Amino acid sequence: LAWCRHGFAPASSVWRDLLGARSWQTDMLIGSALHQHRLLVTKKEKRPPRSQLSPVKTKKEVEVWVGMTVEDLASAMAKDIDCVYEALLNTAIDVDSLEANSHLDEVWIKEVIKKAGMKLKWSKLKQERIRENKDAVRRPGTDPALLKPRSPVVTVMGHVDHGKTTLLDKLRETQVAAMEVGGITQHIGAFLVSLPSGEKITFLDTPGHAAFSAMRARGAQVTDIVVLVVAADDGVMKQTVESIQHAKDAEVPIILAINKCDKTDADPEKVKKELLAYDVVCEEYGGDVQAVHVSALTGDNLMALAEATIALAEILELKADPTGPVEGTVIESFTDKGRGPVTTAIIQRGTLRKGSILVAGKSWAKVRLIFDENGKILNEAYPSMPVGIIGWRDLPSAGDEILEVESEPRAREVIEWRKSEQKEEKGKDDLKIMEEKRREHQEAHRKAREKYGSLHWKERSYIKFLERKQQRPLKPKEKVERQSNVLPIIIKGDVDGSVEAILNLLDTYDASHECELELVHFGLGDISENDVTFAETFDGVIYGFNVEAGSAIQQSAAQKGVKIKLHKIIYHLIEDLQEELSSRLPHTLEEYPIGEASILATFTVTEGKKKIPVAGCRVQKGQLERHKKFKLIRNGQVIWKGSLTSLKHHKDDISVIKTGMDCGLSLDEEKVEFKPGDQVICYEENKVPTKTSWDPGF
Ligand SMILES: Nc1nc2c(ncn2[C@@H]2O[C@H](COP(=O)(O)OP(=O)(O)OP(=O)(O)O)[C@@H](O)[C@H]2O)c(=O)[nH]1
Repeated sequence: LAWCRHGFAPASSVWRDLLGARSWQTDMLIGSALHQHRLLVTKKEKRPPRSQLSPVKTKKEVEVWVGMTVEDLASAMAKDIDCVYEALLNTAIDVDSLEANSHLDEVWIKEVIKKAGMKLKWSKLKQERIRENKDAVRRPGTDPALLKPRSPVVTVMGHVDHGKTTLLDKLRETQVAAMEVGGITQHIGAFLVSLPSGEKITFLDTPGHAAFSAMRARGAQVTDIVVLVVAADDGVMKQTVESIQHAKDAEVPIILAINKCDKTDADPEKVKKELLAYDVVCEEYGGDVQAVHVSALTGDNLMALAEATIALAEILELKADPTGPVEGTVIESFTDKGRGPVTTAIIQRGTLRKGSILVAGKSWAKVRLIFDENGKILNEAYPSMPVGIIGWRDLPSAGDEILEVESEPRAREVIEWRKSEQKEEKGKDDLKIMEEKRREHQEAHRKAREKYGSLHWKERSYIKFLERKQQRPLKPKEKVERQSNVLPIIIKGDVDGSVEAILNLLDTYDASHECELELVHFGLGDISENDVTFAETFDGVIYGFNVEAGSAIQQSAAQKGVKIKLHKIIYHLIEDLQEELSSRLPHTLEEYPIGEASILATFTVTEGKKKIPVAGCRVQKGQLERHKKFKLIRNGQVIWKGSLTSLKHHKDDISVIKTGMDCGLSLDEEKVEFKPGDQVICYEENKVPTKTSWDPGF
């Protein structure tokens, strides 16, 4: 009791400090000290620890932060992790569910610190800092006096095979024809069509709504007008309706191109009528949708389509400010072997020049070269112009917003900021997921706990440890079965947009219960040795879209047993994938009936000591074959399936019995009782390939 003896001496430093404190504190502390003294006098053996006598002086300060883990807290307290668990016993939190890396809510952090007799201090460093926004953003609205008319940007959409590609090709051809001889067209994801009047239209040449949706998903509103292609012989189909919906969602007006009008069974009026049901009302029906009858194949009336587009653009009064820093959108991006990362883009504001500093997504560029779809080098590019841009440090993605900034250091700053933002967001998401997992875990434990009744948590943990130990790992056979139902794939494409469109389609995959589809790798460019090695490792299949596989690569793939499948049409690639998936499914057995008999009488025969039930039947259809499969049907229900042990005509064993003849038969299952009126079916089983149930929506 040495500490107690000197604890009450006023001369001691403890008391000097305490008496110097504010009066309410003093009263409280003296009160507490007296209470402690009473306790000591009456219950000496249960004396409280010394620290309780002088809390202000000795309370250890612990630096804590929101979202810290059990481990973090233990180490901040300089204690063993068990101390945290012990402190949380008999609280609402389920201690069993806490792992060393579980995150603790504020309330539990406080609880632990309180129980440990320590003092908490919220960490300034680890608390969220409000950071200055260093991002680059679009400029605010322009002075209307600076706005100049610009050409419309058009996307062609419609149902599969209705002629989108043919239409774009024909429009591009007219452009190429108008071009100087010897010019080389470049695929830049968009091209300009010039009309004799001098007007221009920019066509995005990635047909289909996948690319359109991908852009919109990133908030990039690039398209001013949708040209909806509907084949006059086919009429409105599933993807016609989807395209209308996409245009409506994006509030983009439609021009109707009724295609294939050269065909004898073309019925353009029917198409217009059908479209009324989808709120696409053509001018003849009192609406404002222009309809042009065209033939993409012959090129007939394409000029009228272009003129209708210009007329609509005039109504829309499309304008942009061609001055000041550039704003635009990435249409496609790819790596060129000689020139490095290349993006194709639509300029939406300002004027792009060589030397401009751009940021897009998490990449930046000092523009080295600007070129158009004819490969012609440009000095400047204005709003609505589609251009190729070289000079990127990394590859931005389709749909990324392009913004010009004042300098390279500023571009670096923006990219740094975006990267750190992404990291932070990811961190927050991870935290949320972990918290969610922890809750689930906790709930599961709460339920499991009921099973363990009132056992001490340590006992419970031990029992659970034993249970876990008893759980055997997956048996090798199960592993093999699982692996055989996985299709690992590698996707390679020519441009960002096409890979994205394919990945979007893969997102619709919903048949994992039949076969898991595992995307192990995707990227841009021709098939490489790396891809082959990857595919070999995963036992996967390589799908290439608009890319090549050199002969050396093909040879290497053949040696390694790796399939490379190259396609130029996305839906062919997807069909191929469906076939590949189907080929991984077990065959289904289909029954083909050979004959049918009805049971007229039943009796038993004695063979040695055994009594064997026999059915006397008449063959009603086809024939019964002794060595084929049989089933017995009563009141429409199959009550037995198997083989015969005997088939007799009178006293003779026979192998086949035909329609109209009587026979006696017995089954390989003696317990089955026959009844007059039952049917006996003789059938064959054939293996039929199963088809994947995945419907990507074509
Ligand atoms: N007779 C006739 N055939 C056409 C016309 N336009 C396209 N076709 C044919 O229709 C088929 C499909 O044309 P595509 O241009 O590939 O159709 P698409 O809409 O681009 O098809 P996907 O790219 O698969 O969505 C091809 O065989 C074309 O030759 C047309 O105006 N008249």
